[in-house]
Amino acid sequence: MSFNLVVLNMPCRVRKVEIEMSTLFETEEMALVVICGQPCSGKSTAAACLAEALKQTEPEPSVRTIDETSFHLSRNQSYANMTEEKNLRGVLRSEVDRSLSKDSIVIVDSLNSIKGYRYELWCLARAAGIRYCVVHCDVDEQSCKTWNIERRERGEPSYDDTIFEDLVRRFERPDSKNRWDSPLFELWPAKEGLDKSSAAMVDAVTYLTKKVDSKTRDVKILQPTIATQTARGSEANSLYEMDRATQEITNAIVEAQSRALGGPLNCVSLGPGIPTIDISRSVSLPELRRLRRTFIKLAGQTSLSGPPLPSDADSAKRMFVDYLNRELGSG
Ligand SMILES: Nc1ncnc2c1ncn2[C@@H]1O[C@H](COP(=O)(O)OP(=O)(O)OP(=O)(O)O)[C@@H](O)[C@H]1O
Repeated sequence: MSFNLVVLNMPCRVRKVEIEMSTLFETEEMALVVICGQPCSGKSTAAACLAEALKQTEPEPSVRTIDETSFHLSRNQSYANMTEEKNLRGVLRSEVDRSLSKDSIVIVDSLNSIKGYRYELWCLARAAGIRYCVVHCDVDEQSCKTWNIERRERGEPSYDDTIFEDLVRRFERPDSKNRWDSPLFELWPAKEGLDKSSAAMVDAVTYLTKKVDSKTRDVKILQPTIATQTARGSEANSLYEMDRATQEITNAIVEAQSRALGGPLNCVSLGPGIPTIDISRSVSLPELRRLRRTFIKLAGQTSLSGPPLPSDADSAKRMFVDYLNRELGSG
């Protein structure tokens, strides 16, 4: 999908632009569906149910489910500690990012329990200019616990009790008031079972497959921002800006840490217009350097199929601080 087509200005090319844009609005069937819920709350069952219901629509869309098992990752290993969990989220996010460039409905079947992570997935959908929704399996803790134990008793993979409890405690419920949790389709597998003819499931399928009216565009398709539409001619400049900006932030953190005598940096300002840094522990310079490298690499990879690199220093700084807060913060 090309959004930089708008830069063409010769009359004979303008028509091509119109045709491609109208195709985009009328036949768009790409979507990102984020399934979320407590551990063992019926998410995979819901994802399978949704995929099956979607495949029964005309014309049959291509549906792809991305989950932990696609990467042969076991639950207990993936959620053993914060580092493993962050790795898992990174792997799933990269796979989603790669998959969104294809013509299909992508379902992410994972806990997706962190608000900030759902926001990142929403950003990927927005950069791709596709529709997006969240499906929440709303199940009470006791039922999840019982299902997990039953699964274990049947000899199927299940969560260890401590990991289960920890995941339950840290779950951040979706809220349809947030852009990244909207539209929100609520399923209640414990109360109502999981059925593709349930009202919420039918609503989700309708939303995902409804043809878009090119004039009224009555189904919400996320629009890439001006930044994501910018032609990517200045990639080298952006990389330079990114390198410089992240170096400045790294230096500012080292300095702030030395002022804080190695203590945590809670809500420390790194400059006007930059989010405050909120790091719960002391971070060594090698670790900061490693995070900086990873951030630049991730941003570069994302820019190949998603949003372009930020072109100004302040945007790069904001993105890097957000990234550090997510990687090093307490949440
Ligand atoms: N509506 C339901 N009624 C009874 N049991 C259910 C229901 N939905 C799911 N289960 C049981 O819960 C277990 C977990 O289901 P499922 O794999 O769909 O959950 P999940 O949220 O994807 O789990 P995980 O967090 O491990 O990915 C299964 O053993 C299944 O039998």
